[in-house]
Amino acid sequence: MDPRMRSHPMRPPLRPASGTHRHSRSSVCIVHTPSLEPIATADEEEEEDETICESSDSPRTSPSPTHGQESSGSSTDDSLPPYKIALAPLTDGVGLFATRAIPRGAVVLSEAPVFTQPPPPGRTNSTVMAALSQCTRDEQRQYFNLANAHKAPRQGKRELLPALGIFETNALPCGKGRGGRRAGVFLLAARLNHSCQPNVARSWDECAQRMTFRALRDIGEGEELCMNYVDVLGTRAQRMEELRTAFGFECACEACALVGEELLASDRRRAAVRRLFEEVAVCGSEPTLGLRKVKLALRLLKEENLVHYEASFCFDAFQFCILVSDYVNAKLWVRKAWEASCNTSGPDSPASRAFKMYWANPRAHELAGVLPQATLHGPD
Ligand SMILES: C[S@@+](CC[C@H](N)C(=O)[O-])C[C@H]1O[C@@H](n2cnc3c(N)ncnc32)[C@H](O)[C@@H]1O
Repeated sequence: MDPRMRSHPMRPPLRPASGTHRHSRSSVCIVHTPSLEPIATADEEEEEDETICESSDSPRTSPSPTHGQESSGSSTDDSLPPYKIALAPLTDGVGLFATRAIPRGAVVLSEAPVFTQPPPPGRTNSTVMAALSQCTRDEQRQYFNLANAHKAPRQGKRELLPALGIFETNALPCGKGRGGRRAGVFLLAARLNHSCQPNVARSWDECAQRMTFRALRDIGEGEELCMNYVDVLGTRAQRMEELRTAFGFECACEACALVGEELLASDRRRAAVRRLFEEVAVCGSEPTLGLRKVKLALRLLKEENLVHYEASFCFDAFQFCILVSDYVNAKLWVRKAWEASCNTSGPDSPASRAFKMYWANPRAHELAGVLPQATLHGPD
Protein backbone atom coordinates (compact mmCIF):
# COMPACT_ATOMS: atom_id res chain seq x y z
CA MET A 1 0.00 0.00 0.00
CA ASP A 2 2.74 2.40 0.90
CA PRO A 3 3.76 3.35 -2.64
CA ARG A 4 0.19 4.41 -3.41
CA MET A 5 0.64 6.98 -0.66
CA ARG A 6 3.15 8.83 -2.81
CA SER A 7 1.65 9.08 -6.24
CA HIS A 8 3.71 12.15 -7.06
CA PRO A 9 6.37 14.10 -5.27
CA MET A 10 5.84 17.51 -3.81
CA ARG A 11 8.25 19.87 -2.18
CA PRO A 12 7.68 20.99 1.42
CA PRO A 13 5.66 24.18 1.75
CA LEU A 14 7.43 27.49 1.62
CA ARG A 15 8.78 28.45 5.01
CA PRO A 16 10.87 31.57 5.52
CA ALA A 17 14.26 30.36 6.74
CA SER A 18 14.67 33.13 9.27
CA GLY A 19 11.08 33.60 10.28
CA THR A 20 11.09 37.00 8.60
CA HIS A 21 9.07 37.73 5.50
CA ARG A 22 11.88 38.92 3.27
CA HIS A 23 14.69 37.02 1.62
CA SER A 24 18.23 37.89 0.71
CA ARG A 25 18.97 37.29 -2.98
CA SER A 26 21.11 34.28 -2.24
CA SER A 27 18.46 32.59 -0.08
CA VAL A 28 15.59 32.86 -2.55
CA CYS A 29 14.00 29.46 -2.77
CA ILE A 30 11.26 28.43 -5.16
CA VAL A 31 8.87 25.82 -3.87
CA HIS A 32 6.49 23.76 -5.93
CA THR A 33 3.42 24.22 -3.80
CA PRO A 34 2.06 27.36 -2.23
CA SER A 35 2.41 28.31 1.37
CA LEU A 36 -1.03 27.42 2.62
CA GLU A 37 -0.64 29.14 5.92
CA PRO A 38 -3.21 31.87 5.33
CA ILE A 39 -5.82 29.27 4.48
CA ALA A 40 -5.03 25.78 5.63
CA THR A 41 -2.32 23.39 6.63
CA ALA A 42 -1.30 20.42 4.54
CA ASP A 43 1.04 17.52 4.86
CA GLU A 44 3.09 18.08 1.74
CA GLU A 45 5.15 14.97 2.23
CA GLU A 46 2.34 12.92 0.82
CA GLU A 47 0.60 15.71 -1.01
CA GLU A 48 -2.79 15.23 0.53
CA ASP A 49 -5.57 17.70 0.14
CA GLU A 50 -6.63 18.35 3.68
CA THR A 51 -8.96 21.18 4.36
CA ILE A 52 -9.22 22.36 7.96
CA CYS A 53 -12.57 21.17 9.24
CA GLU A 54 -13.75 18.49 11.59
CA SER A 55 -11.36 15.91 12.99
CA SER A 56 -10.54 13.13 10.56
CA ASP A 57 -11.84 10.74 13.18
CA SER A 58 -15.35 12.09 12.61
CA PRO A 59 -18.03 9.47 11.92
CA ARG A 60 -17.84 7.73 8.60
CA THR A 61 -20.14 9.01 5.87
CA SER A 62 -22.15 6.67 3.71
CA PRO A 63 -19.85 4.73 1.40
CA SER A 64 -22.37 5.02 -1.43
CA PRO A 65 -20.55 6.49 -4.37
CA THR A 66 -21.59 9.63 -6.15
CA HIS A 67 -20.41 10.64 -9.58
CA GLY A 68 -20.74 13.11 -12.38
CA GLN A 69 -20.46 16.17 -10.10
CA GLU A 70 -19.11 19.33 -11.59
CA SER A 71 -15.67 20.74 -11.33
CA SER A 72 -14.63 24.20 -12.49
CA GLY A 73 -17.21 24.64 -15.16
CA SER A 74 -17.48 21.22 -16.80
CA SER A 75 -21.03 20.04 -17.01
CA THR A 76 -23.02 16.87 -17.36
CA ASP A 77 -26.55 16.21 -16.20
CA ASP A 78 -26.46 12.47 -16.68
CA SER A 79 -27.21 10.90 -13.32
CA LEU A 80 -25.94 7.42 -14.22
CA PRO A 81 -22.37 6.47 -13.28
CA PRO A 82 -19.93 7.33 -16.09
CA TYR A 83 -18.10 4.01 -15.51
CA LYS A 84 -18.69 0.28 -15.32
CA ILE A 85 -16.67 -2.62 -13.97
CA ALA A 86 -15.45 -4.91 -16.74
CA LEU A 87 -12.65 -7.33 -17.46
CA ALA A 88 -9.37 -5.50 -17.98
CA PRO A 89 -7.60 -7.62 -20.61
CA LEU A 90 -4.09 -6.45 -19.74
CA THR A 91 -4.40 -7.28 -16.04
CA ASP A 92 -5.40 -10.44 -14.22
CA GLY A 93 -8.71 -9.00 -13.15
CA VAL A 94 -11.17 -6.21 -13.74
CA GLY A 95 -11.02 -2.44 -14.08
CA LEU A 96 -13.31 0.59 -14.38
CA PHE A 97 -14.23 1.71 -17.90
CA ALA A 98 -15.88 4.94 -19.06
CA THR A 99 -19.44 4.40 -20.26
CA ARG A 100 -19.52 7.83 -21.91
CA ALA A 101 -17.17 10.67 -22.72
CA ILE A 102 -15.93 12.37 -19.54
CA PRO A 103 -14.58 15.91 -19.84
CA ARG A 104 -11.33 16.97 -18.19
CA GLY A 105 -11.86 18.03 -14.58
CA ALA A 106 -15.22 16.26 -14.16
CA VAL A 107 -15.74 14.23 -11.03
CA VAL A 108 -15.79 10.61 -12.11
CA LEU A 109 -16.48 9.12 -8.70
CA SER A 110 -16.72 10.26 -5.11
CA GLU A 111 -16.67 7.52 -2.51
CA ALA A 112 -16.31 7.14 1.26
CA PRO A 113 -14.06 4.36 2.56
CA VAL A 114 -15.80 1.24 3.75
CA PHE A 115 -13.45 1.52 6.74
CA THR A 116 -10.08 3.03 7.53
CA GLN A 117 -7.07 1.83 9.46
CA PRO A 118 -4.10 3.48 11.18
CA PRO A 119 -0.61 2.96 9.78
CA PRO A 120 1.43 -0.09 10.88
CA PRO A 121 2.13 -1.27 13.53
CA GLY A 122 -1.41 -0.28 14.56
CA ARG A 123 -2.76 -2.08 11.49
CA THR A 124 -2.83 -5.87 11.64
CA ASN A 125 -5.02 -8.64 10.31
CA SER A 126 -6.94 -8.51 13.61
CA THR A 127 -7.66 -4.78 13.36
CA VAL A 128 -8.83 -5.21 9.76
CA MET A 129 -11.06 -8.13 10.80
CA ALA A 130 -12.46 -6.06 13.66
CA ALA A 131 -13.31 -3.24 11.23
CA LEU A 132 -14.89 -5.72 8.82
CA SER A 133 -17.11 -7.05 11.58
CA GLN A 134 -18.77 -3.62 11.68
CA CYS A 135 -19.56 -3.75 7.94
CA THR A 136 -22.67 -5.16 6.31
CA ARG A 137 -22.66 -8.67 4.82
CA ASP A 138 -22.69 -7.17 1.35
CA GLU A 139 -19.69 -4.95 2.10
CA GLN A 140 -17.81 -7.94 3.54
CA ARG A 141 -18.60 -9.96 0.43
CA GLN A 142 -17.41 -7.17 -1.85
CA TYR A 143 -14.29 -6.71 0.26
CA PHE A 144 -13.26 -10.35 0.04
CA ASN A 145 -13.77 -10.24 -3.75
CA LEU A 146 -11.09 -7.55 -4.14
CA ALA A 147 -7.63 -8.27 -5.51
CA ASN A 148 -4.95 -9.57 -3.13
CA ALA A 149 -1.33 -9.10 -4.16
CA HIS A 150 -0.06 -10.68 -0.92
CA LYS A 151 -1.48 -14.17 -1.30
CA ALA A 152 1.95 -15.72 -1.66
CA PRO A 153 5.35 -14.66 -0.32
CA ARG A 154 7.49 -12.75 -2.83
CA GLN A 155 10.75 -10.80 -2.98
CA GLY A 156 11.48 -11.01 0.72
CA LYS A 157 7.90 -10.12 1.65
CA ARG A 158 5.95 -12.59 3.68
CA GLU A 159 2.49 -13.82 2.75
CA LEU A 160 -0.26 -11.90 4.56
CA LEU A 161 -3.53 -13.23 5.94
CA PRO A 162 -6.37 -12.52 3.46
CA ALA A 163 -8.05 -9.59 5.22
CA LEU A 164 -4.77 -7.70 5.65
CA GLY A 165 -3.46 -8.72 2.21
CA ILE A 166 -6.57 -7.28 0.55
CA PHE A 167 -6.23 -4.13 2.61
CA GLU A 168 -2.58 -3.61 1.64
CA THR A 169 -3.40 -4.19 -2.05
CA ASN A 170 -6.31 -1.80 -2.26
CA ALA A 171 -6.10 0.88 0.45
CA LEU A 172 -5.56 4.54 -0.31
CA PRO A 173 -4.35 7.26 2.06
CA CYS A 174 -7.16 9.25 3.59
CA GLY A 175 -6.24 11.84 6.14
CA LYS A 176 -4.75 11.78 9.58
CA GLY A 177 -6.28 10.33 12.69
CA ARG A 178 -5.00 10.26 16.26
CA GLY A 179 -2.71 7.33 15.44
CA GLY A 180 -1.21 9.00 12.38
CA ARG A 181 -1.93 8.89 8.67
CA ARG A 182 -4.88 6.61 7.93
CA ALA A 183 -5.64 4.50 4.88
CA GLY A 184 -8.98 3.16 3.73
CA VAL A 185 -10.51 0.78 1.24
CA PHE A 186 -12.96 2.15 -1.34
CA LEU A 187 -14.99 -0.71 -2.72
CA LEU A 188 -15.48 0.77 -6.18
CA ALA A 189 -12.26 2.75 -6.55
CA ALA A 190 -10.34 -0.39 -5.58
CA ARG A 191 -11.10 -1.54 -9.12
CA LEU A 192 -9.05 1.28 -10.62
CA ASN A 193 -5.92 -0.14 -12.20
CA HIS A 194 -2.60 1.65 -12.37
CA SER A 195 -1.29 3.46 -15.44
CA CYS A 196 1.97 5.35 -15.88
CA GLN A 197 -0.10 7.67 -18.07
CA PRO A 198 -3.10 8.02 -15.75
CA ASN A 199 -6.34 9.69 -16.79
CA VAL A 200 -7.79 9.97 -13.27
CA ALA A 201 -6.50 11.83 -10.19
CA ARG A 202 -7.60 11.24 -6.64
CA SER A 203 -7.96 13.77 -3.83
CA TRP A 204 -9.11 13.26 -0.26
CA ASP A 205 -11.83 15.60 0.97
CA GLU A 206 -11.22 15.87 4.69
CA CYS A 207 -14.53 17.62 5.42
CA ALA A 208 -16.69 15.16 3.52
CA GLN A 209 -14.46 12.19 4.45
CA ARG A 210 -14.64 11.05 0.85
CA MET A 211 -12.16 10.39 -1.93
CA THR A 212 -12.89 12.22 -5.15
CA PHE A 213 -11.62 10.99 -8.50
CA ARG A 214 -11.44 13.49 -11.35
CA ALA A 215 -10.68 13.16 -15.04
CA LEU A 216 -7.16 14.44 -15.68
CA ARG A 217 -7.95 14.88 -19.36
CA ASP A 218 -10.84 14.30 -21.72
CA ILE A 219 -11.70 10.61 -21.56
CA GLY A 220 -13.43 8.79 -24.40
CA GLU A 221 -16.27 6.29 -24.05
CA GLY A 222 -14.86 2.80 -23.50
CA GLU A 223 -11.47 4.01 -22.23
CA GLU A 224 -10.21 2.36 -19.05
CA LEU A 225 -10.06 4.71 -16.05
CA CYS A 226 -6.66 4.47 -14.39
CA MET A 227 -4.84 6.31 -11.65
CA ASN A 228 -1.19 6.03 -10.70
CA TYR A 229 -0.08 3.95 -7.70
CA VAL A 230 3.53 5.21 -7.85
CA ASP A 231 5.33 8.31 -9.05
CA VAL A 232 5.30 8.22 -12.83
CA LEU A 233 8.34 10.40 -13.53
CA GLY A 234 10.78 7.49 -13.43
CA THR A 235 11.99 5.57 -16.46
CA ARG A 236 10.04 2.45 -17.36
CA ALA A 237 12.64 0.27 -15.62
CA GLN A 238 12.33 2.32 -12.40
CA ARG A 239 8.53 2.28 -12.46
CA MET A 240 8.44 -1.47 -13.18
CA GLU A 241 10.80 -2.18 -10.30
CA GLU A 242 8.72 -0.14 -7.86
CA LEU A 243 5.44 -1.76 -8.93
CA ARG A 244 6.97 -5.23 -8.87
CA THR A 245 8.36 -4.76 -5.37
CA ALA A 246 5.29 -3.15 -3.86
CA PHE A 247 2.49 -4.91 -5.71
CA GLY A 248 4.06 -7.89 -7.41
CA PHE A 249 2.79 -7.08 -10.90
CA GLU A 250 4.37 -6.27 -14.23
CA CYS A 251 2.82 -3.05 -15.44
CA ALA A 252 0.88 -3.54 -18.65
CA CYS A 253 -0.03 0.11 -19.24
CA GLU A 254 0.27 1.97 -22.54
CA ALA A 255 3.43 3.82 -21.51
CA CYS A 256 5.16 0.60 -20.40
CA ALA A 257 4.17 -1.14 -23.63
CA LEU A 258 6.27 1.28 -25.71
CA VAL A 259 9.30 -0.18 -27.46
CA GLY A 260 12.42 1.01 -29.30
CA GLU A 261 12.80 4.71 -30.06
CA GLU A 262 9.41 5.59 -28.59
CA LEU A 263 10.35 4.06 -25.25
CA LEU A 264 13.73 5.81 -25.24
CA ALA A 265 12.08 9.13 -25.99
CA SER A 266 9.50 8.62 -23.23
CA ASP A 267 12.19 7.67 -20.68
CA ARG A 268 14.24 10.72 -21.67
CA ARG A 269 11.28 13.07 -21.31
CA ARG A 270 10.26 11.75 -17.90
CA ALA A 271 13.83 11.85 -16.62
CA ALA A 272 14.17 15.41 -17.91
CA VAL A 273 10.98 16.55 -16.16
CA ARG A 274 12.18 15.03 -12.89
CA ARG A 275 15.54 16.83 -13.30
CA LEU A 276 13.81 20.12 -14.15
CA PHE A 277 11.58 19.71 -11.08
CA GLU A 278 14.73 19.77 -8.92
CA GLU A 279 16.54 22.45 -10.94
CA VAL A 280 13.66 24.92 -10.89
CA ALA A 281 13.75 24.95 -7.10
CA VAL A 282 17.26 26.39 -7.09
CA CYS A 283 16.69 29.02 -9.79
CA GLY A 284 15.40 31.59 -7.33
CA SER A 285 18.08 34.13 -8.19
CA GLU A 286 17.79 33.48 -11.93
CA PRO A 287 14.09 33.90 -12.76
CA THR A 288 14.61 34.06 -16.55
CA LEU A 289 16.41 30.73 -16.52
CA GLY A 290 13.87 29.30 -14.08
CA LEU A 291 10.98 30.30 -16.29
CA ARG A 292 12.67 28.74 -19.34
CA LYS A 293 12.97 25.47 -17.43
CA VAL A 294 9.32 25.63 -16.40
CA LYS A 295 8.25 26.09 -20.01
CA LEU A 296 10.41 23.17 -21.13
CA ALA A 297 8.97 20.95 -18.38
CA LEU A 298 5.40 21.88 -19.36
CA ARG A 299 6.13 21.06 -23.00
CA LEU A 300 7.64 17.67 -22.09
CA LEU A 301 4.73 16.86 -19.79
CA LYS A 302 2.32 17.63 -22.60
CA GLU A 303 4.26 15.38 -24.98
CA GLU A 304 4.07 12.61 -22.36
CA ASN A 305 0.36 13.22 -21.83
CA LEU A 306 1.03 13.75 -18.11
CA VAL A 307 -1.03 16.34 -16.30
CA HIS A 308 -0.09 15.84 -12.65
CA TYR A 309 2.71 18.36 -12.34
CA GLU A 310 1.19 21.18 -14.36
CA ALA A 311 -0.15 23.16 -11.39
CA SER A 312 3.13 22.82 -9.56
CA PHE A 313 5.26 24.11 -12.45
CA CYS A 314 2.81 26.95 -13.16
CA PHE A 315 3.07 27.99 -9.54
CA ASP A 316 6.87 27.97 -9.87
CA ALA A 317 6.50 30.29 -12.86
CA PHE A 318 4.25 32.56 -10.78
CA GLN A 319 6.96 32.79 -8.14
CA PHE A 320 9.62 33.74 -10.71
CA CYS A 321 7.36 36.53 -11.95
CA ILE A 322 6.52 37.94 -8.55
CA LEU A 323 10.20 37.87 -7.55
CA VAL A 324 10.77 40.57 -10.19
CA SER A 325 7.42 42.32 -9.62
CA ASP A 326 6.00 41.20 -12.99
CA TYR A 327 2.47 41.02 -11.64
CA VAL A 328 0.77 40.85 -15.06
CA ASN A 329 2.47 37.60 -16.00
CA ALA A 330 2.38 36.37 -12.40
CA LYS A 331 -1.42 36.53 -12.51
CA LEU A 332 -1.55 34.64 -15.81
CA TRP A 333 0.63 31.86 -14.36
CA VAL A 334 -1.18 31.53 -11.07
CA ARG A 335 -4.51 31.46 -12.89
CA LYS A 336 -3.19 28.56 -14.96
CA ALA A 337 -2.02 26.86 -11.75
CA TRP A 338 -5.48 27.37 -10.27
CA GLU A 339 -7.21 25.91 -13.34
CA ALA A 340 -4.91 22.87 -13.34
CA SER A 341 -5.38 22.39 -9.60
CA CYS A 342 -9.19 22.61 -9.88
CA ASN A 343 -9.06 19.92 -12.53
CA THR A 344 -6.99 17.53 -10.46
CA SER A 345 -8.13 18.19 -6.90
CA GLY A 346 -11.16 20.45 -7.15
CA PRO A 347 -11.75 24.13 -6.37
CA ASP A 348 -11.94 23.59 -2.61
CA SER A 349 -8.59 21.91 -2.18
CA PRO A 350 -6.08 23.91 -0.13
CA ALA A 351 -3.81 24.38 -3.16
CA SER A 352 -6.64 25.62 -5.39
CA ARG A 353 -7.75 28.06 -2.70
CA ALA A 354 -4.22 29.36 -2.23
CA PHE A 355 -3.74 29.81 -6.00
CA LYS A 356 -7.01 31.71 -6.17
CA MET A 357 -5.94 33.95 -3.32
CA TYR A 358 -2.61 34.74 -5.06
CA TRP A 359 -4.44 35.32 -8.33
CA ALA A 360 -6.53 38.00 -6.58
CA ASN A 361 -3.54 39.42 -4.74
CA PRO A 362 -0.13 38.32 -6.07
CA ARG A 363 1.63 40.87 -3.87
CA ALA A 364 0.56 38.81 -0.84
CA HIS A 365 3.27 36.28 -1.69
CA GLU A 366 6.33 36.71 0.48
CA LEU A 367 8.72 36.63 -2.51
CA ALA A 368 7.06 39.65 -4.13
CA GLY A 369 9.63 42.24 -5.26
CA VAL A 370 12.66 40.50 -3.75
CA LEU A 371 14.70 40.93 -6.98
CA PRO A 372 15.08 44.02 -9.23
CA GLN A 373 12.07 44.72 -11.40
CA ALA A 374 11.88 42.93 -14.79
CA THR A 375 9.33 41.64 -17.28
CA LEU A 376 9.24 37.90 -17.90
CA HIS A 377 6.80 35.83 -19.99
CA GLY A 378 3.32 34.48 -19.48
CA PRO A 379 2.12 30.97 -20.42
CA ASP A 380 2.22 30.07 -24.16
C1 LIG B 1 -6.19 -2.18 -6.59
S1 LIG B 1 -6.25 -3.57 -7.60
C2 LIG B 1 -6.92 -2.97 -9.09
C3 LIG B 1 -8.12 -3.76 -9.57
C4 LIG B 1 -7.84 -5.18 -9.94
N1 LIG B 1 -7.42 -5.29 -11.32
C5 LIG B 1 -9.04 -6.07 -9.68
O1 LIG B 1 -9.31 -6.95 -10.50
O2 LIG B 1 -9.68 -5.90 -8.65
C6 LIG B 1 -4.52 -3.77 -7.93
C7 LIG B 1 -4.15 -5.00 -8.71
O3 LIG B 1 -4.58 -4.89 -10.09
C8 LIG B 1 -3.56 -5.35 -10.98
N2 LIG B 1 -3.07 -4.20 -11.77
C9 LIG B 1 -3.32 -2.90 -11.54
N3 LIG B 1 -2.75 -2.12 -12.46
C10 LIG B 1 -2.09 -2.93 -13.29
C11 LIG B 1 -1.25 -2.70 -14.44
N4 LIG B 1 -0.99 -1.49 -14.91
N5 LIG B 1 -0.71 -3.78 -15.06
C12 LIG B 1 -0.94 -5.05 -14.60
N6 LIG B 1 -1.71 -5.32 -13.52
C13 LIG B 1 -2.28 -4.28 -12.86
C14 LIG B 1 -2.46 -5.94 -10.11
O4 LIG B 1 -2.70 -7.31 -9.96
C15 LIG B 1 -2.66 -5.21 -8.79
O5 LIG B 1 -2.18 -5.93 -7.69
